[in-house]
Amino acid sequence: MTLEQAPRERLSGQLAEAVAEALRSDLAERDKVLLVVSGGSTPVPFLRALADMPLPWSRVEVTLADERWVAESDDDSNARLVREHLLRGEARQARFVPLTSEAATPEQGVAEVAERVSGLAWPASAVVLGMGGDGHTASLFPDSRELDLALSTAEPVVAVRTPSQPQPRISLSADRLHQAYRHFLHITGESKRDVLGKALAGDDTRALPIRAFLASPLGIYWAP
Ligand SMILES: O=C(O)[C@H](O)[C@@H](O)[C@H](O)[C@H](O)COP(=O)(O)O
Repeated sequence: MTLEQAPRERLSGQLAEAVAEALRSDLAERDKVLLVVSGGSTPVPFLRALADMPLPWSRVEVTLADERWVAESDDDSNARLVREHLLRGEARQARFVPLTSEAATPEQGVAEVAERVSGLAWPASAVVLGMGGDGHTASLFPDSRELDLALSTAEPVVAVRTPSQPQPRISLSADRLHQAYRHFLHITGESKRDVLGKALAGDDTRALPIRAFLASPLGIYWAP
């Protein structure tokens, strides 16, 4: 586990450099590489900095760690976030694979999304995780009734219903999120630093699902 700390904009640039280097390193050995990014608000400066990195973007596949089951036109769509902030300039050549389908619910769409996700260039070169104040990551929420399934299944994606979240979601499972050569955690603010500290001090993954990713190498990027 390594910890990088800097002002938010500089930290985002450092994380973008580290992820770009991971992709370049694997591209020297593989025809295609996969990057898994998270949604929410924290990743925006990171995604914008990564988009400016010189890479053979046509050989890069991008998907999400999780998604709200909404149309891409919805302000809450993570796919919209990726398209607006990462798929710009040369990075538009990347192959982006969203996690929603035309189905009305994630339960109806999960099989199609699972097949789509399974065809990507696993193991991912990098998975960039975020974390909520409740210790969730991706859509592995403490109050989700699918949490045990998401933490134990070998399936690549899980439909998630969570009382604390307004929309149904779909999430990569913990097993699939572990199928990566490198993991990064991008968080900001004192409160999330304190939640991470609490997560590091205990082992109940159901209480703080980020714990599912603290036992293996993790590059933590934190800004005040
Ligand atoms: O769809 C999502 O919301 C994300 O994938 C989620 O896991 C996110 O990383 C955390 O909720 C932190 O979100 P913020 O960066 O907005 O605090």
